[in-house]
Amino acid sequence: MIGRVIKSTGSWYIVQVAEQVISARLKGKFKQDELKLTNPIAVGDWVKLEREANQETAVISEILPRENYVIRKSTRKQHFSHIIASNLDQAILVITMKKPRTSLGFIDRFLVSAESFRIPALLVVNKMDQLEGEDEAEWLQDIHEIYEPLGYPVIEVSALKETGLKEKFLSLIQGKSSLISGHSGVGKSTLLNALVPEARQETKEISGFSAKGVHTTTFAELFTLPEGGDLIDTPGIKEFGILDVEDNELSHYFPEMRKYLGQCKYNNCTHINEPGCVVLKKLEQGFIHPYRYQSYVNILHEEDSHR
Ligand SMILES: Nc1nc2c(ncn2[C@@H]2O[C@H](COP(=O)(O)OP(=O)(O)OP(=O)(O)O)[C@@H](O)[C@H]2O)c(=O)[nH]1
Ligand SMILES: [Zn+2]
Repeated sequence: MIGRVIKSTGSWYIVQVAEQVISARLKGKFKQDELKLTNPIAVGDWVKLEREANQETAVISEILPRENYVIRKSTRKQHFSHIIASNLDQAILVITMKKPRTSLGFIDRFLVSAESFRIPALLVVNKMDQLEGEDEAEWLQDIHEIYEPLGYPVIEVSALKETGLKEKFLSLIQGKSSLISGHSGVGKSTLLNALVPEARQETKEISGFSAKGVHTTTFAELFTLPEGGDLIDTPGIKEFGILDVEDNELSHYFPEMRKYLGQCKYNNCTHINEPGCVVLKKLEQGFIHPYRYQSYVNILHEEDSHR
Protein backbone atom coordinates (compact mmCIF):
# COMPACT_ATOMS: atom_id res chain seq x y z
CA MET A 1 0.00 0.00 0.00
CA ILE A 2 0.97 3.61 -0.41
CA GLY A 3 0.75 6.40 2.15
CA ARG A 4 2.09 9.80 3.07
CA VAL A 5 4.34 10.43 6.05
CA ILE A 6 2.62 12.94 8.33
CA LYS A 7 5.00 12.85 11.25
CA SER A 8 8.43 11.50 12.08
CA THR A 9 9.67 10.72 15.54
CA GLY A 10 13.15 9.72 14.49
CA SER A 11 12.60 5.99 14.55
CA TRP A 12 8.87 5.65 13.89
CA TYR A 13 6.92 7.32 11.15
CA ILE A 14 3.24 8.13 11.27
CA VAL A 15 1.82 7.40 7.84
CA GLN A 16 -1.57 8.38 6.51
CA VAL A 17 -3.01 5.62 4.33
CA ALA A 18 -6.37 6.72 2.96
CA GLU A 19 -8.44 7.48 6.09
CA GLN A 20 -6.16 5.52 8.37
CA VAL A 21 -3.11 6.52 10.35
CA ILE A 22 -0.47 3.80 10.72
CA SER A 23 2.74 3.70 12.70
CA ALA A 24 5.58 2.44 10.51
CA ARG A 25 9.30 1.87 10.62
CA LEU A 26 12.01 1.34 8.09
CA LYS A 27 13.15 -2.00 6.82
CA GLY A 28 16.47 -3.00 8.37
CA LYS A 29 18.47 -2.47 5.21
CA PHE A 30 16.97 0.64 3.77
CA LYS A 31 18.55 1.99 0.66
CA GLN A 32 19.87 5.53 1.21
CA ASP A 33 19.28 7.94 -1.59
CA GLU A 34 21.80 10.18 -3.25
CA LEU A 35 21.14 13.09 -0.87
CA LYS A 36 23.06 11.30 1.91
CA LEU A 37 20.55 12.37 4.51
CA THR A 38 20.85 11.90 8.23
CA ASN A 39 17.11 11.24 8.22
CA PRO A 40 16.14 9.14 5.23
CA ILE A 41 12.44 9.99 5.36
CA ALA A 42 10.69 13.33 5.63
CA VAL A 43 7.20 14.51 6.41
CA GLY A 44 5.40 14.79 3.09
CA ASP A 45 7.12 11.76 1.57
CA TRP A 46 4.96 9.28 -0.24
CA VAL A 47 6.03 5.78 0.75
CA LYS A 48 5.33 2.16 -0.07
CA LEU A 49 4.62 0.10 3.04
CA GLU A 50 3.45 -3.34 4.12
CA ARG A 51 1.59 -4.29 7.25
CA GLU A 52 3.44 -6.37 9.80
CA ALA A 53 2.00 -9.62 11.16
CA ASN A 54 0.39 -7.81 14.09
CA GLN A 55 -1.61 -5.76 11.54
CA GLU A 56 -1.11 -2.64 13.62
CA THR A 57 2.25 -1.46 12.46
CA ALA A 58 3.88 -1.43 9.06
CA VAL A 59 7.26 -1.52 7.42
CA ILE A 60 8.29 1.08 4.85
CA SER A 61 10.02 -0.48 1.88
CA GLU A 62 10.38 2.42 -0.52
CA ILE A 63 10.16 6.20 -0.84
CA LEU A 64 8.45 7.36 -3.99
CA PRO A 65 10.41 9.97 -5.94
CA ARG A 66 10.12 13.42 -4.34
CA GLU A 67 8.77 16.30 -6.38
CA ASN A 68 10.76 18.71 -4.23
CA TYR A 69 11.96 19.10 -0.67
CA VAL A 70 13.41 21.55 1.82
CA ILE A 71 16.42 20.94 3.98
CA ARG A 72 17.57 22.48 7.21
CA LYS A 73 19.60 25.67 7.23
CA SER A 74 23.13 25.07 6.20
CA THR A 75 25.69 27.19 4.42
CA ARG A 76 25.69 27.10 0.66
CA LYS A 77 28.94 25.20 0.42
CA GLN A 78 28.18 22.51 2.95
CA HIS A 79 26.65 19.21 2.16
CA PHE A 80 23.01 19.17 3.18
CA SER A 81 21.96 16.46 5.47
CA HIS A 82 18.64 17.02 7.18
CA ILE A 83 15.50 16.94 5.12
CA ILE A 84 12.50 18.70 6.68
CA ALA A 85 9.60 18.15 4.32
CA SER A 86 8.86 17.14 0.77
CA ASN A 87 6.29 17.25 -2.02
CA LEU A 88 5.24 20.82 -1.37
CA ASP A 89 3.09 23.06 -3.51
CA GLN A 90 4.13 26.21 -1.69
CA ALA A 91 5.92 27.63 1.32
CA ILE A 92 4.25 30.13 3.62
CA LEU A 93 6.18 32.50 5.83
CA VAL A 94 4.17 33.95 8.71
CA ILE A 95 5.43 37.42 9.57
CA THR A 96 4.44 40.07 12.12
CA MET A 97 4.97 43.80 12.37
CA LYS A 98 5.68 43.68 16.09
CA LYS A 99 6.39 41.35 18.99
CA PRO A 100 8.52 40.35 17.14
CA ARG A 101 8.85 42.43 13.99
CA THR A 102 10.03 40.27 11.14
CA SER A 103 13.00 41.83 9.41
CA LEU A 104 13.07 42.21 5.65
CA GLY A 105 16.42 40.44 5.64
CA PHE A 106 14.85 37.38 7.21
CA ILE A 107 11.98 37.44 4.72
CA ASP A 108 14.45 37.64 1.83
CA ARG A 109 16.47 34.70 3.11
CA PHE A 110 13.30 32.64 3.29
CA LEU A 111 12.30 33.64 -0.24
CA VAL A 112 15.75 32.85 -1.60
CA SER A 113 15.54 29.40 0.01
CA ALA A 114 12.14 28.79 -1.51
CA GLU A 115 13.42 29.91 -4.91
CA SER A 116 16.41 27.62 -4.61
CA PHE A 117 14.10 24.67 -3.90
CA ARG A 118 11.78 25.84 -6.70
CA ILE A 119 8.83 26.15 -4.35
CA PRO A 120 6.42 29.10 -4.75
CA ALA A 121 6.28 31.26 -1.62
CA LEU A 122 3.78 33.57 0.00
CA LEU A 123 3.76 35.88 2.98
CA VAL A 124 1.08 35.90 5.64
CA VAL A 125 1.06 38.99 7.85
CA ASN A 126 -0.44 37.89 11.16
CA LYS A 127 -1.66 39.92 14.16
CA MET A 128 -3.35 42.49 11.94
CA ASP A 129 -5.60 43.27 14.92
CA GLN A 130 -2.56 44.91 16.55
CA LEU A 131 -1.82 47.29 13.71
CA GLU A 132 -1.55 50.82 15.03
CA GLY A 133 0.48 53.91 14.31
CA GLU A 134 2.15 55.29 11.24
CA ASP A 135 5.34 53.34 11.60
CA GLU A 136 3.50 50.04 11.46
CA ALA A 137 1.35 51.12 8.55
CA GLU A 138 4.52 52.04 6.70
CA TRP A 139 6.09 48.67 7.40
CA LEU A 140 2.99 46.94 6.04
CA GLN A 141 2.97 49.14 2.97
CA ASP A 142 6.63 48.31 2.33
CA ILE A 143 5.84 44.60 2.54
CA HIS A 144 3.11 44.94 -0.08
CA GLU A 145 5.15 47.21 -2.33
CA ILE A 146 8.31 45.16 -2.24
CA TYR A 147 6.99 41.63 -2.49
CA GLU A 148 3.79 41.64 -4.50
CA PRO A 149 5.39 42.92 -7.72
CA LEU A 150 7.90 40.05 -7.43
CA GLY A 151 5.10 37.50 -7.50
CA TYR A 152 4.91 36.73 -3.78
CA PRO A 153 1.33 37.14 -2.54
CA VAL A 154 0.91 39.06 0.74
CA ILE A 155 -2.13 38.15 2.84
CA GLU A 156 -3.24 39.93 6.00
CA VAL A 157 -4.81 37.92 8.79
CA SER A 158 -5.44 37.79 12.48
CA ALA A 159 -5.21 34.22 13.73
CA LEU A 160 -6.48 35.35 17.12
CA LYS A 161 -9.56 37.19 15.84
CA GLU A 162 -9.89 34.74 12.97
CA THR A 163 -10.08 37.45 10.34
CA GLY A 164 -8.80 37.03 6.81
CA LEU A 165 -8.61 33.27 7.23
CA LYS A 166 -11.73 31.89 5.66
CA GLU A 167 -11.66 34.50 2.94
CA LYS A 168 -8.48 34.94 0.98
CA PHE A 169 -6.08 32.72 2.86
CA LEU A 170 -8.14 29.57 2.62
CA SER A 171 -8.55 29.95 -1.12
CA LEU A 172 -4.76 30.02 -1.45
CA ILE A 173 -4.12 26.88 0.59
CA GLN A 174 -7.12 24.71 -0.25
CA GLY A 175 -6.19 21.52 -2.06
CA LYS A 176 -2.46 22.21 -1.70
CA SER A 177 0.42 21.05 0.44
CA SER A 178 1.78 24.13 2.16
CA LEU A 179 4.77 24.38 4.38
CA ILE A 180 4.26 26.90 7.15
CA SER A 181 7.16 28.60 8.81
CA GLY A 182 8.13 31.70 10.78
CA HIS A 183 9.88 33.04 13.85
CA SER A 184 8.80 31.80 17.23
CA GLY A 185 5.89 33.86 18.49
CA VAL A 186 4.44 34.99 15.16
CA GLY A 187 1.36 32.86 15.79
CA LYS A 188 1.90 29.72 13.74
CA SER A 189 0.24 27.47 16.31
CA THR A 190 -2.67 29.88 16.71
CA LEU A 191 -3.08 30.00 12.94
CA LEU A 192 -2.89 26.24 12.61
CA ASN A 193 -5.41 25.68 15.37
CA ALA A 194 -7.81 28.15 13.78
CA LEU A 195 -7.61 26.37 10.43
CA VAL A 196 -7.37 22.77 11.61
CA PRO A 197 -9.58 22.53 14.69
CA GLU A 198 -8.34 19.08 15.60
CA ALA A 199 -4.65 19.97 15.23
CA ARG A 200 -4.08 20.26 18.95
CA GLN A 201 -6.06 17.13 19.64
CA GLU A 202 -4.23 15.10 17.02
CA THR A 203 -0.85 16.00 18.43
CA LYS A 204 -1.96 14.77 21.82
CA GLU A 205 -3.31 11.47 20.53
CA ILE A 206 -0.18 10.64 18.61
CA SER A 207 2.15 11.46 21.46
CA GLY A 208 0.19 9.12 23.68
CA PHE A 209 0.68 6.10 21.53
CA SER A 210 4.25 6.12 20.42
CA ALA A 211 7.83 6.37 21.57
CA LYS A 212 9.29 9.29 23.46
CA GLY A 213 10.53 12.17 21.39
CA VAL A 214 7.21 12.45 19.62
CA HIS A 215 6.40 15.67 21.33
CA THR A 216 9.67 17.44 20.72
CA THR A 217 9.13 20.58 18.76
CA THR A 218 11.79 20.15 16.14
CA PHE A 219 9.87 17.75 13.93
CA ALA A 220 7.65 18.83 11.13
CA GLU A 221 4.09 17.60 11.11
CA LEU A 222 1.43 17.44 8.43
CA PHE A 223 -2.14 18.47 9.25
CA THR A 224 -5.04 17.91 6.90
CA LEU A 225 -7.38 20.84 6.33
CA PRO A 226 -11.11 20.06 6.66
CA GLU A 227 -11.54 21.88 3.33
CA GLY A 228 -8.91 19.71 1.62
CA GLY A 229 -5.18 20.14 1.33
CA ASP A 230 -2.68 20.19 4.15
CA LEU A 231 -0.40 22.36 6.20
CA ILE A 232 3.02 21.19 7.23
CA ASP A 233 4.06 22.83 10.46
CA THR A 234 7.77 23.24 11.13
CA PRO A 235 8.06 24.14 14.80
CA GLY A 236 11.48 25.23 15.91
CA ILE A 237 12.75 25.45 12.35
CA LYS A 238 13.40 29.07 11.65
CA GLU A 239 15.37 28.94 8.46
CA PHE A 240 15.89 26.57 5.64
CA GLY A 241 19.04 26.05 3.71
CA ILE A 242 19.90 27.46 0.35
CA LEU A 243 20.87 24.99 -2.31
CA ASP A 244 24.47 24.84 -3.36
CA VAL A 245 25.08 27.94 -5.48
CA GLU A 246 28.08 29.79 -6.78
CA ASP A 247 28.43 33.54 -6.11
CA ASN A 248 27.34 34.40 -9.61
CA GLU A 249 24.25 32.18 -9.29
CA LEU A 250 22.69 33.72 -6.17
CA SER A 251 21.00 36.37 -8.29
CA HIS A 252 19.01 33.60 -10.01
CA TYR A 253 16.99 33.39 -6.79
CA PHE A 254 16.03 37.06 -6.92
CA PRO A 255 13.24 37.29 -9.50
CA GLU A 256 13.88 41.00 -10.10
CA MET A 257 17.54 40.28 -10.95
CA ARG A 258 16.93 37.05 -12.77
CA LYS A 259 15.40 38.82 -15.74
CA TYR A 260 18.56 40.83 -16.39
CA LEU A 261 21.03 38.01 -16.01
CA GLY A 262 23.17 37.38 -19.02
CA GLN A 263 23.13 41.08 -19.86
CA CYS A 264 26.08 42.02 -17.63
CA LYS A 265 29.43 42.57 -19.32
CA TYR A 266 31.03 39.63 -17.51
CA ASN A 267 29.16 36.38 -17.45
CA ASN A 268 30.43 35.57 -13.95
CA CYS A 269 29.31 38.97 -12.66
CA THR A 270 28.38 39.00 -8.96
CA HIS A 271 26.70 42.43 -9.34
CA ILE A 272 28.75 44.07 -6.61
CA ASN A 273 31.16 46.40 -8.37
CA GLU A 274 31.87 44.96 -11.81
CA PRO A 275 31.95 47.36 -14.72
CA GLY A 276 29.09 46.98 -17.17
CA CYS A 277 26.81 45.38 -14.56
CA VAL A 278 23.20 45.61 -15.64
CA VAL A 279 21.87 44.73 -12.16
CA LEU A 280 23.69 47.74 -10.69
CA LYS A 281 22.33 49.91 -13.46
CA LYS A 282 18.76 48.72 -12.81
CA LEU A 283 19.26 49.32 -9.08
CA GLU A 284 20.29 52.87 -9.82
CA GLN A 285 17.31 53.36 -12.10
CA GLY A 286 14.95 52.13 -9.38
CA PHE A 287 13.90 48.85 -10.99
CA ILE A 288 15.40 46.86 -8.14
CA HIS A 289 14.44 47.74 -4.59
CA PRO A 290 17.43 48.88 -2.50
CA TYR A 291 16.34 46.72 0.47
CA ARG A 292 16.28 43.66 -1.73
CA TYR A 293 19.67 44.48 -3.18
CA GLN A 294 21.00 44.91 0.37
CA SER A 295 19.71 41.45 1.26
CA TYR A 296 21.40 40.07 -1.81
CA VAL A 297 24.72 41.55 -0.70
CA ASN A 298 24.24 40.32 2.87
CA ILE A 299 23.48 36.77 1.82
CA LEU A 300 26.42 36.75 -0.56
CA HIS A 301 28.81 37.91 2.15
CA GLU A 302 27.36 35.82 4.93
CA GLU A 303 27.68 32.68 2.88
CA ASP A 304 31.23 33.64 1.95
CA SER A 305 32.24 33.93 5.57
CA HIS A 306 31.07 30.37 6.24
CA ARG A 307 33.42 28.79 3.77
N1 LIG B 1 -2.94 40.02 18.93
C1 LIG B 1 -2.72 38.84 18.35
N2 LIG B 1 -2.00 37.91 18.99
C2 LIG B 1 -1.78 36.73 18.38
C3 LIG B 1 -2.29 36.45 17.09
N3 LIG B 1 -1.90 35.20 16.75
C4 LIG B 1 -1.18 34.73 17.78
N4 LIG B 1 -1.12 35.64 18.77
C5 LIG B 1 -0.44 35.50 20.07
O1 LIG B 1 0.96 35.43 19.88
C6 LIG B 1 1.56 34.55 20.84
C7 LIG B 1 2.36 33.47 20.11
O2 LIG B 1 1.47 32.67 19.36
P1 LIG B 1 1.80 31.16 18.94
O3 LIG B 1 0.68 30.68 18.09
O4 LIG B 1 2.16 30.36 20.12
O5 LIG B 1 3.10 31.43 18.08
P2 LIG B 1 4.06 30.36 17.35
O6 LIG B 1 4.49 31.00 16.10
O7 LIG B 1 3.38 29.05 17.24
O8 LIG B 1 5.24 30.30 18.35
P3 LIG B 1 6.18 29.04 18.68
O9 LIG B 1 5.29 27.98 19.21
O10 LIG B 1 7.13 29.57 19.68
O11 LIG B 1 6.83 28.68 17.37
C8 LIG B 1 0.39 34.00 21.65
O12 LIG B 1 0.29 34.75 22.83
C9 LIG B 1 -0.81 34.23 20.77
O13 LIG B 1 -2.01 34.37 21.47
C10 LIG B 1 -3.06 37.46 16.43
O14 LIG B 1 -3.55 37.32 15.32
N5 LIG B 1 -3.23 38.63 17.11
ZN1 LIG C 1 26.11 42.19 -12.89
